[in-house]
Amino acid sequence: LSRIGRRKVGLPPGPPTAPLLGNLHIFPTEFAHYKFTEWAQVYGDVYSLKIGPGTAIVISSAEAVRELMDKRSATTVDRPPNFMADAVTGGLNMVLARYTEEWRILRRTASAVLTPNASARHLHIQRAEAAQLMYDLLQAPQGFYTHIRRYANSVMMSILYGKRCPRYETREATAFFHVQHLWEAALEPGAHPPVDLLPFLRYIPERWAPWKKLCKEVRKLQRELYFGLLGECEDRVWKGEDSGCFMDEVVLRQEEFAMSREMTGYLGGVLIEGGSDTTSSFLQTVVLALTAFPETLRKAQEEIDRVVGPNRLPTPEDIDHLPYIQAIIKETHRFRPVAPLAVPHCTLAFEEYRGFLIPEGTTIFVNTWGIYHDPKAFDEPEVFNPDRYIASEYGTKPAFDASDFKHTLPFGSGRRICPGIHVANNSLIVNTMNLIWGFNFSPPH
Ligand code: HEM
Repeated sequence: LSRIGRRKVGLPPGPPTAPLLGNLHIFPTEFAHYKFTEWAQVYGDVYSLKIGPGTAIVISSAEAVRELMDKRSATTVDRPPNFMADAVTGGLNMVLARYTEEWRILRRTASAVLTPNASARHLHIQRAEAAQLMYDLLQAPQGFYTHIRRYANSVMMSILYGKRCPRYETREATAFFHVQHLWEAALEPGAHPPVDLLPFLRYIPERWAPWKKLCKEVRKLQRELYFGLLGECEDRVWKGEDSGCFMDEVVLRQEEFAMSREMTGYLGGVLIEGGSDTTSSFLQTVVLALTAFPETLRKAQEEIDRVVGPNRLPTPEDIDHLPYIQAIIKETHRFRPVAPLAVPHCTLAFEEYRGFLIPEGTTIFVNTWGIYHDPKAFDEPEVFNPDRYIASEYGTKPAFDASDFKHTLPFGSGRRICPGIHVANNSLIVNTMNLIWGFNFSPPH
């Protein structure tokens, strides 16, 4: 018992441990990226945390991401066990799924229909929804948070199911945001007893385990929505009236992809989840950053007025001629990454790195926030300054060796990198250009 929680010799260094708990008692329950970044300054860019008997590694440099997540992606492809995800989706939520045959099939199917070419075919949907976003903002600027969320949800619903959400209050959008809120509450680290660390907690009867009731409720609501939408696609496909949307294509090619009906339903669901609040969070940050740093808005407007002018909307091709707006997109990813700790990976086998031992089953956190807010790499990391990306490819200081950096870092790493990256980038480009072209932003009076 006295060995539980103790850091074994050979592990990367980390904060002092307590018997049984390891670092559990000091593990942050919210905004963990701040604490992880503070610890990186003390223990280095690769350090370990003991979470009871388990081990986690936190990576806070681009070099370690390349070495461990990209080059050794076959070992770091797994996700840590997640009781809540299993209880809610039967292990079929692609984002949280372990490295199973089901995950491989889900991933292959998603990748086949989310290639850069396939994503380009959805651009007309994104441009149309972006036009409504501008209209909504013009009509009711104070509702910008919900307008942007509607945009992102409607794009995903249209791409996946051929069904728009013209209002935030549209039935499917309301149902989605309601269940998503409960789903996030179920997954919130620290909000429930640590079922994954102390497996005996799984056997507590439901009446004393409110988290089990919550999982049941989320499962019911998700299934109603995801399988209801899938049923509509199946009806269309079976009548020979498929609309060309993503899920119609998956239903048509279900056998070729080796997808069961269960997997198909959850694939649609995870893509709405993966594509909605990520895209909207980014665009909300763009608006907030341009409001807080008016000089950047002025410079961006000057550029877009020069290149596009007032008589037409920007088109996706314009972005190649708008280096400052490209820099705003990169700087937004750096300044407030949508997923500051990405999604944790887990190792499938023992690894050795820089002389440290990394046991099988170790959770790996990629501290994207820490990498992008490292004062050794970035001048004044807390300032929103797109010009840093004009001065150098990765926005880093002149003397800093940025050869391990890559622009896809905000989308994760290795074999788990975000499969929606091309769809996402198109949304970010179209809307960032439109918002800067059409609006001034200032704090509320
Ligand atoms: C600004 C927009 C987005 C950002 C910043 C983002 C970021 C991420 C990150 C950090 C991960 C975890 C990668 C890892 O584990 O290393 C991820 C995974 C994922 N994302 Fe995205 N994402 C965005 C948009 C989207 C969109 C539009 C879709 C769907 C079309 C999507 C679907 C997914 C899925 C399914 C996964 C799980 C992949 C897996 O575990 O195999 N994301 N994303």
